Amino acid sequence: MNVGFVGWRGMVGSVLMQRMQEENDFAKITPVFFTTSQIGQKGPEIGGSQPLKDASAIAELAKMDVIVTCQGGDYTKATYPQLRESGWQGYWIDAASTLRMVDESVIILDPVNRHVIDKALAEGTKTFIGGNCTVSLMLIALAGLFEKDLIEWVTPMTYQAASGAGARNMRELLSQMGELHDCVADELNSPSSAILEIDRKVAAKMRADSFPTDQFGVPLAGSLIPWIDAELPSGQSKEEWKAQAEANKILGQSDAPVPIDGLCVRVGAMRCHAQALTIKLKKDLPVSEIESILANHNPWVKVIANEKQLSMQELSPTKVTGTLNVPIGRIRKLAMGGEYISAFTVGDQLLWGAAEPLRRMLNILQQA
Ligand SMILES: NC(=O)C1=CN([C@@H]2O[C@H](COP(=O)(O)OP(=O)(O)OC[C@H]3O[C@@H](n4cnc5c(N)ncnc54)[C@H](OP(=O)(O)O)[C@@H]3O)[C@@H](O)[C@H]2O)C=CC1
Ligand SMILES: N[C@@H](CC(=O)OP(=O)(O)O)C(=O)O
Repeated sequence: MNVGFVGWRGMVGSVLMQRMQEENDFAKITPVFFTTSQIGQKGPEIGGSQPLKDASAIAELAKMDVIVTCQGGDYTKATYPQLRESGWQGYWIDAASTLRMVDESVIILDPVNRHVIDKALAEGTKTFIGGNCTVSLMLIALAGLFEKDLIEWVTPMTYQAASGAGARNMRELLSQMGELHDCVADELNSPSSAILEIDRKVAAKMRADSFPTDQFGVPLAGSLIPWIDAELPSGQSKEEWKAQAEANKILGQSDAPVPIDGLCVRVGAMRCHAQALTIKLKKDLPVSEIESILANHNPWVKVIANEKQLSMQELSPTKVTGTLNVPIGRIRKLAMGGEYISAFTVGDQLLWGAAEPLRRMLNILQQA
């Protein structure tokens, strides 16, 4: 199987390459590496260091059985229609959001929707798109309850990491943190210095024109940003709109969608998104039964008992980062009634949130 990779050296693409090497996936395919900016330069060793091909050369792309792209939405918009119009019948696997909601595509998250993927493959679907990170991570965590049709609605309130905005944003967050520390380094060395003076200096630094905010537009370190992605006429951010639209498409139930809506907020985490969920169940189930339904769905979801120490240790971006684990905890009945529960979940937005569903789709194609 000739597999063309586009966007392999970006942040999402690098995580994909790393996971494919860990799982020895390259042994099963013939990889061909493309670039938008380094045509003819030496490609990665995994591809035999062959010269990189032009990612806009439709004739070269059309030689591939499968194209996997992590290059981004602009590339997809510019390339995919031309490639299909040229008569190419290969499989397109993409991390970008551009094609998620078109009829000819399936949003891939196989631990949750393998049945949707298999049906689509049998019907000749050739376009498979990774979901939004927040949505995919919520579904890995809640899949047991969705599978048993126990959810009436969900409100996810998110705490999203800097990596979701890109590599430059991660760097900017760290630069902001560094500047804040530097401006009070002397006071921090002296235990007797007044905390309100430290706080005043930090606030002044964050508000200064010189504070680095080119990527986020406003300070994130020591602060937060209650808006992610574009504004929609509904008053939602586009990130908020994706929750219901994408989750129901993933679950194959867009005709009778489960309402899913909440606020998306950027916080100073590096690459793990967290979400506080309010869920209305269709039945008043005991917490122990809810926990066991969640825990038994897939190997990656980990139910954390609703205890202080465990919650602090396990439901933490610091603990989860770089792993495929998706812990969910803080599960308890809310004061509103027996059908209302809270939950808190954390997941690495570059793994299950971006690269892993693409890697697994490539494997599904090899088995088909
Ligand atoms: N970031 C995220 O959390 C998620 C992103 N996505 C999707 O994936 C797309 C790509 O995101 P992301 O990986 O963050 O984008 P990056 O900006 O990290 O990489 C995109 C491309 O930029 C080019 N590039 C230019 N300079 C460099 C450099 N110094 N190092 C590496 N690459 C460079 C590369 O293309 P070339 O080799 O052709 O020059 C690379 O493939 C997004 O646009 C989005 O559609 C999806 C889910 C989550
Ligand atoms: N918007 C997400 C990251 C992302 O790339 O999402 P999407 O794949 O839906 O564009 C975030 O900022 O955290």
